[in-house]
Amino acid sequence: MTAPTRLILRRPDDWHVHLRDGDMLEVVAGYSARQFARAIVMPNLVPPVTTPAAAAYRERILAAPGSAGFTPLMTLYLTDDADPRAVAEGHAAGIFTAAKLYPANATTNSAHGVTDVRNIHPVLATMQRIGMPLLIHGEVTDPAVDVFDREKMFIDRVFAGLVRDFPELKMVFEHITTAEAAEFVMAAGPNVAATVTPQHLHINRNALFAGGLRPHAYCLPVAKREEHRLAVRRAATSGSPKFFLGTDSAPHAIERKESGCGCAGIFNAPFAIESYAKAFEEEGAIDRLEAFASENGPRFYGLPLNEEWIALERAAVDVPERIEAAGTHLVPFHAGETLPWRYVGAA
Ligand SMILES: NC(=O)N[C@@H](CC(=O)O)C(=O)O
Ligand SMILES: [Zn+2]
Ligand SMILES: [Zn+2]
Repeated sequence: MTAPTRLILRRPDDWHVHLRDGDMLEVVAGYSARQFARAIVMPNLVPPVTTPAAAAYRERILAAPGSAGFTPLMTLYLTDDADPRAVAEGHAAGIFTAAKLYPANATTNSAHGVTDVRNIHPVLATMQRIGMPLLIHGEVTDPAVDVFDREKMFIDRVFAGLVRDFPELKMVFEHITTAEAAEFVMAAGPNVAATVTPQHLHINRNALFAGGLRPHAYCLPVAKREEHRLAVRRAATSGSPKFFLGTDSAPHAIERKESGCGCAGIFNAPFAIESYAKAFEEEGAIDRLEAFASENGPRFYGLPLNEEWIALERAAVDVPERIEAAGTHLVPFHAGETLPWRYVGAA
């Protein structure tokens, strides 16, 4: 069989993205809207999106250049004192598609996150009852736990308990990076799923130290050993409906990355579908890309599939070293590399 030269996919959605706000939003929203029909928009702004003020944030996203036709699906940032009634009302009103659990201080702008999941048990009981998904940044924050073990430890200390206490709650293990997370999701019921980023399909932790310290390869959860990358690849390309596309595109201005204390986050939105296509092809699973990118996510969320198609063609794409943004620059994932598939646009 000869390798395909053109791919037609149902238009994909991004089930985990950081669109930021203000000038940065104006620059980055269009990159996501160019490829994806819908996106689950993360609420870790300053201050966090904890109230129906999300409706105003949604309007700012829709007003950003290049956002025509794009549907942002908003998420609520859970805090220790989140109110079950307000959460249920926001969901019923269509303001919040899902709620996000950040363990306090686990990642960028998570200082107001949850200090102990027992504090939000009443909220979780309500979410289980109304069918509202819980999206989880799955890392413990215990400083005694090695940074590379924080995801694995979260399964034992927190996630396993959530599955036991809330067996019907829809939960997404966001941006998985370990063999243990892939196995845990695979073994759990159909209400537990995971998103997979492009970077965790392509890089292992060596990328952080390739010839020197590489801040643009740094995100959270941090990339792990090669055996974990391979396990995450196998899960994403397995055909299991429990794994779907979530870029975790997380732009930070170049001076915030190239710093004595560089921010966590990789900006992958500009070449996201090209990056996934490369990984799936390398795994001999290009025929499974469409389910991962465009079907498994909406089915899990109980939303309709997009009725639009996109085309990719086999053509070299040179990823720029930098992208101009709001008076500074962003360094995209795969900067300086050449990718084998080109996103053409609507098919
Ligand atoms: N992934 C990251 O490294 N960073 C994200 C936060 C997150 O998703 O944990 C960000 O907002 O910058
Ligand atoms: Zn996260
Ligand atoms: Zn994220």
